[in-house]
Amino acid sequence: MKEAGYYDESTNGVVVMVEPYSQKELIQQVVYRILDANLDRAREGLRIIEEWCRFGLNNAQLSGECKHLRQEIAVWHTTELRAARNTPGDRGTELTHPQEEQRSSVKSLLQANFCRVQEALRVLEEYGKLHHPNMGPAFKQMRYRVYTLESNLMGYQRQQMLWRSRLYLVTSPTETLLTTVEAALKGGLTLVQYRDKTADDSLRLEQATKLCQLCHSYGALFVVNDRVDLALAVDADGVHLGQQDMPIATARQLLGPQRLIGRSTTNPDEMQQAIAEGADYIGVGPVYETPTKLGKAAAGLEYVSYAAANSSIPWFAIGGIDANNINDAIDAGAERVAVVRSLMQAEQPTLVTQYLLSQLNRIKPET
Ligand SMILES: Cc1ncc(COP(=O)(O)OP(=O)(O)O)c(N)n1
Ligand SMILES: Cc1ncsc1CCOP(=O)(O)O
Ligand SMILES: [Mg+2]
Repeated sequence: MKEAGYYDESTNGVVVMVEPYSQKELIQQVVYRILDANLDRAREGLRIIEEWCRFGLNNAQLSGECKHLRQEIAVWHTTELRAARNTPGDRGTELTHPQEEQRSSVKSLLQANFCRVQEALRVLEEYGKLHHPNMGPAFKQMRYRVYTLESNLMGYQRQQMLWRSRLYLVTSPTETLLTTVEAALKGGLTLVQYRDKTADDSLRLEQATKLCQLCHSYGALFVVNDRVDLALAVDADGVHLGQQDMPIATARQLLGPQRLIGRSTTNPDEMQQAIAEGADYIGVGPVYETPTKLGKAAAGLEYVSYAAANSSIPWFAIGGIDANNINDAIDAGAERVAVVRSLMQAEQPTLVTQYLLSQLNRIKPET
């Protein structure tokens, strides 16, 4: 590094004044350091995401896109930029956010790293404009690809979880909402719907927020009944809509392509329509009349058998299903069931969850 004045042996100790860095050179060094640090940051974040795509999701396409992005970023990481590195003098290396020490779920870990990559790419886009005319546009394009990657990964993850879920808990209002749901999650539950037809919105928002966090901390999906706005407000995985609720197309516009939309169906016409409209899953029932949905006639086990033969998307038999009759629904073709009272009113929700899942898991896995 050039210095303003130094001891030079060749001049026998005469202090020679050398030209200091020009202001322009100093600024260039700073820009190089920013680029160097953010090139590393972006690649590290992508690597963390890539590992989940590869080992967690076993998805070659998503992990391949992470790898391509990392490789494209690496091309910009020249020796010139690396040479500007000054780790001991970089005060930022000591700063960590408390949330970096602990993550509540893989989802929050992935979200944090997507955020980190997007921020780094934005920095590279802006400062890169000072370095090379192609750098700004190249990193802008990569940033948009990362947004798409994030959306595709979250959507894929939800679909995978949905297809794997065999038991669906639809909640009912109770003082012990969180502890009951948590007990079921401990039993292996992977899909929860928040349903409260009477609470006011402030309570709904509070409960949905807590339930969403709880479900995600167990790696389970969280869906909100009826209300697209509430689903968006708490960043739920989706919404469940009945025949009297909002049309699927409108909900899809509001929720985007990656969140789940479920639809209740009572007969073959409703099923075909829900599938044609782009529902991700359907409720099939009520299989039996139930006090939870008073006044709604039973669709019966015949409709369960129809769904088994005709539904191309995941479907959940619902209505009056409990530990005593679950095998009748299974014998009629159900591979997935949704319950309210069986779990919400269970003395031991963990055990009941385990029992219901053990019955459903006897069925051959999805291919
Ligand atoms: C999984 C599942 N299936 C059906 C329903 C019923 O929805 P809907 O017909 O809109 O009735 P309400 O639940 O809103 O009273 C459901 N919630 N979940
Ligand atoms: C919401 C709903 N939609 C059809 S049946 C039903 C309620 C099922 O409740 P339970 O499992 O207590 O019979
Ligand atoms: Mg509804």
